[in-house]
Amino acid sequence: MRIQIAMAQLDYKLCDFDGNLARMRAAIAQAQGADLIVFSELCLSGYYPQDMVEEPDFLARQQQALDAMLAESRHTSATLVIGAATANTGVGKPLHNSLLVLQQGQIVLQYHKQLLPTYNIFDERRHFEPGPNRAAILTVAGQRLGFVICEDAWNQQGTDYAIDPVQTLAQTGVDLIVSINASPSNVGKPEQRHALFAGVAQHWKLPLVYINQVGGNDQIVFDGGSFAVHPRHGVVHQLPLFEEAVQTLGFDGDFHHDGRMLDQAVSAAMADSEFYYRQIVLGLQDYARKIGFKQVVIGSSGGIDSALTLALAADALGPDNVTAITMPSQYSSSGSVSDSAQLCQNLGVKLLTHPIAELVGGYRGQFEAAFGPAPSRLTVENLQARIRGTILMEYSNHFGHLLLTTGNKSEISVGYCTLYGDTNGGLNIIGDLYKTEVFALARHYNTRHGRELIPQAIIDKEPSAELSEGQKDSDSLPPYPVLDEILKLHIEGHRLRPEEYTSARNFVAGMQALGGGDTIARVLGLIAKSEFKRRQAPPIIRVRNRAFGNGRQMPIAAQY
Ligand SMILES: Nc1ncnc2c1ncn2[C@@H]1O[C@H](COP(=O)(O)OP(=O)(O)OC[C@H]2O[C@@H]([n+]3cccc(C(=O)O)c3)[C@H](O)[C@@H]2O)[C@@H](O)[C@H]1O
Ligand SMILES: Nc1ncnc2c1ncn2[C@@H]1O[C@H](COP(=O)(O)OP(=O)(O)OP(=O)(O)O)[C@@H](O)[C@H]1O
Ligand SMILES: NC(=O)CC[C@H](N)C(=O)O
Repeated sequence: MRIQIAMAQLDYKLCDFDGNLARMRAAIAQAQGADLIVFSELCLSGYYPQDMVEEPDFLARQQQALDAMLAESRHTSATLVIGAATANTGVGKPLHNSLLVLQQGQIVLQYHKQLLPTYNIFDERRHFEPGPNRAAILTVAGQRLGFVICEDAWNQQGTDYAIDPVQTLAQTGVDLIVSINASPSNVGKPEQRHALFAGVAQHWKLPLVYINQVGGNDQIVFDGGSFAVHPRHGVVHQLPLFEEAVQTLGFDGDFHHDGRMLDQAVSAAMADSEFYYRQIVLGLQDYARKIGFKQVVIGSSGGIDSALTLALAADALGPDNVTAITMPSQYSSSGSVSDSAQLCQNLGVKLLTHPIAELVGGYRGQFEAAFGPAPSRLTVENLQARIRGTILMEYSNHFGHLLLTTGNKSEISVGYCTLYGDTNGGLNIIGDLYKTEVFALARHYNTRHGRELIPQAIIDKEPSAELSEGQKDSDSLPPYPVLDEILKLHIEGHRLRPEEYTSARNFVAGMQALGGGDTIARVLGLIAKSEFKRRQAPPIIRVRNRAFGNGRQMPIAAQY
């Protein structure tokens, strides 16, 4: 017998129970004829509500939404599968992360997630108690369905959980596994999921449907990409990446879609730069929409970081909703203003001018009058960045624009940025891209648009903060290709110590290219010394597996 399964891949706002409910209702209407409609993990509240689950009215508010879904289930012949937090009546943490199956106004099955991720950006053990190791099974339209929640099926890849919920289902005997998920996106993640789940399906000889959510919640973006995996053919169908979608698949031992049997593996692949582009655009759109910002403001230096930030913001929010401000000083190159002007004209973004030379002069004079000596070169460098930061916040206050800060991952790693200066802002959309990736994405942006929207002069110019005469980033930092290689290895790969690096055989050639042990030691020192800046920096849209923010929790006052 064939079951029709609707996969509802939706964009939830955290704790917006009414809004989330409205989206789910619309999906139910769209999934006419389905026997089973599957939503994602914690769909009523969105993932991850963090300590909002501890608010006294959280469960009561969620219950209203659940009651509304139960009422909804009376008006459809479909069985609904949803994710919700439920109270733990036993010992341990106060809640479970649960999957509920609704039929005709009743909860006919309740299952609690067994494997709670507590690593990288996940902290589920903070709030949830794991459920018992039991098989949650229900027969719908003649198919015996077994249910799991996200991490429950991630047991196979180097994790050492003592239990395997998929094994429990397989041993009990099911026709199909239904997995509800909140699987955050980073570059390489869709491929990782495909490989992992193709392996799970093959190992247990069981097909599986995987329903993810989509959209941005603060730093985290969900890419969707829900899929069906067949034990012999691998992943045979995938919903779009970075979009809401509701699609119905038939299943009778094989998967069917639009009258076709799905027996060919599909690829999750999207080129890295395009993946970054889509993730950042969606992340900014959702951040702005969910908070209520329509417009953003960005300081435009004529450099690559602000150019890319402007370009991505123009695509995400529309050029009319983006304001650029150029703030030339005595050290600004002529290109700083003319390249900004060309960029903004290409993008259709408004460019305002606010020179800072007079303000800098005023501050210098007042500094001397108040404190005696003239301010040092570094003090004046930072002063310029702070004056610019103040002007941008002034604009934000007055016109209600969200200020986007423009630091990339390379400079944030080593603290090459001024606190309360160019770090000012509400959100950073390129802060998880290394400088070399910023260049690559800028080039991709132009290719994608079929035009040189980001002027080549900006892409070609040597990076400079232009805070003193002739200043170049390379005066203070190793060349970016070298720096980025060291950073990638240290922050998101194997933790390098200089001596280890020297002795690792594979790295001997690379070691020379990276400037030797002294350079590495210096970079590692800079990373450690600038933790205090990252702690105060605006949230960064995460695009890589290991991002700054709660995915990398480091102390400040430590002996590194
Ligand atoms: N552990 C700690 N905990 C708390 N606070 C700590 C601290 N260590 C220093 N501090 C404080 O931080 C201050 C130093 O930090 P900060 O004022 O930011 O300044 P700082 O890191 O000294 O200098 C900023 C550097 O970034 C460069 N820059 C600036 C702007 C843009 C760019 C670019 O290319 O994008 C580059 C600039 O040329 C300069 O070399 C100290 O005066 C001290 O008050
Ligand atoms: N002359 C300027 N006018 C407007 N904003 C500026 C100016 N100089 C710096 N900024 C702001 O401060 C940020 C840091 O700029 P800076 O030039 O110091 O470093 P950067 O990391 O090389 O950035 P970019 O590549 O955008 O120049 C810029 O991205 C921009 O938002
Ligand atoms: N919500 C979850 O359990 C997510 C964890 C899972 N390993 C993922 O990243 O997809």
